[in-house]
Amino acid sequence: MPYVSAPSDVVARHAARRLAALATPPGALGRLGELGAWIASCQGQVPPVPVERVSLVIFAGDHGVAEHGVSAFPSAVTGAMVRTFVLGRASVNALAAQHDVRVRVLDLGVDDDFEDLDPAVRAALTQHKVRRSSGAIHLEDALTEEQARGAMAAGATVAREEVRAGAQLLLSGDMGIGNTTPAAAMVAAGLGVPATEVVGRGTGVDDETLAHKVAVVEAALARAGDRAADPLQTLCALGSADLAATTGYLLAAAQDGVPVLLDGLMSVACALTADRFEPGAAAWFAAGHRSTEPAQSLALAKLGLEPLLDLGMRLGEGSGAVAAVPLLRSATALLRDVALLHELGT
Ligand SMILES: Cc1cc2ncn([C@H]3O[C@H](COP(=O)(O)O)[C@@H](O)[C@H]3O)c2cc1C
Ligand SMILES: O=C(O)c1cccnc1
Repeated sequence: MPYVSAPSDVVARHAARRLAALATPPGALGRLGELGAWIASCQGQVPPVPVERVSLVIFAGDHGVAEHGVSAFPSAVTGAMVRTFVLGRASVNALAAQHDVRVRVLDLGVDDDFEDLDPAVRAALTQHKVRRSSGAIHLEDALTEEQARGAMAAGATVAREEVRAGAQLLLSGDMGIGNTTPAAAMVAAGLGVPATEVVGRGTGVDDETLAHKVAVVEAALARAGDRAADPLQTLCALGSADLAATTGYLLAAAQDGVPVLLDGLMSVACALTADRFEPGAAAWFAAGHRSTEPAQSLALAKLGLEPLLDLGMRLGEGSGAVAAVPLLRSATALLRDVALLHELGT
């Protein structure tokens, strides 16, 4: 796979100089100042251009583990929510409409054939479908190597299509009942930490289900063994079609030098995995929000990313990333439009 180069150092220094020269006390814009400098360095230009065109891709899929008591909801909700995204009625649609973010939803592995949908809508939704549901990771591999590579390639294709269509910033979102289990396992594999540290309550499981979820992730990690040391084998053994596609999407963005705002656990678990494939990929990522899932915080810390928002959200869908888009636009406007101190004539 191609090598990931870091955002331009020269431009980053130029951006830092402009930030320091703005008509504000030094550092007074705090994280917004740093964020503006980051977007400028990703764009390779100072001042940065306004981030008008933003695309969110929601990768949907079901998970075999969901049939084994790890979620508060049944798998049928995945397909129902996919239909809700298509209708524009999910939480993330409301946020995206508010903030002018384009939403695209793709079925990589939903256990549903969507035969009731309009044929053109169904064809677009399922064009990259890898399989119906992914393997129950504590009992079997989620994917074959061919399926994992195919899903990653599909994610990369989609990222490049969005950029070719004009996207200046990419967001990733997820939908799939049970997906916090494989995502937590992917983080455990990436960080080399035990299941007890990564497992959270997902949709809101009770104490008993939480303990069972820990045991499921422990069994999955034990089954994967040394394969967890390799990112592709991590996706095969512990991931899913939708999470492999998300990883490919984020990796392609980093390879092509396109900035990304990350969402919650699934988005960040895939960002961690992308950075394992290509160390340094995370330089192209900013963290939209802190989820309540412990694995998300652990992975963000490993990647050196500090979330912009901390609202106690634990929804997924890309909602935390979309909620942070106005901050990124504000940061860009500040570094672009504020006068320089020397222009004040004092
Ligand atoms: C109605 C509904 C809408 C959602 N939107 C995102 N998720 C989120 O919750 C699920 C992950 O949690 P767990 O691993 O506990 O199943 C995923 O579908 C994720 O996208 C939802 C979940 C539900 C129930
Ligand atoms: O971190 C997330 O995005 C998340 C947490 C719980 C359930 N669904 C998503």
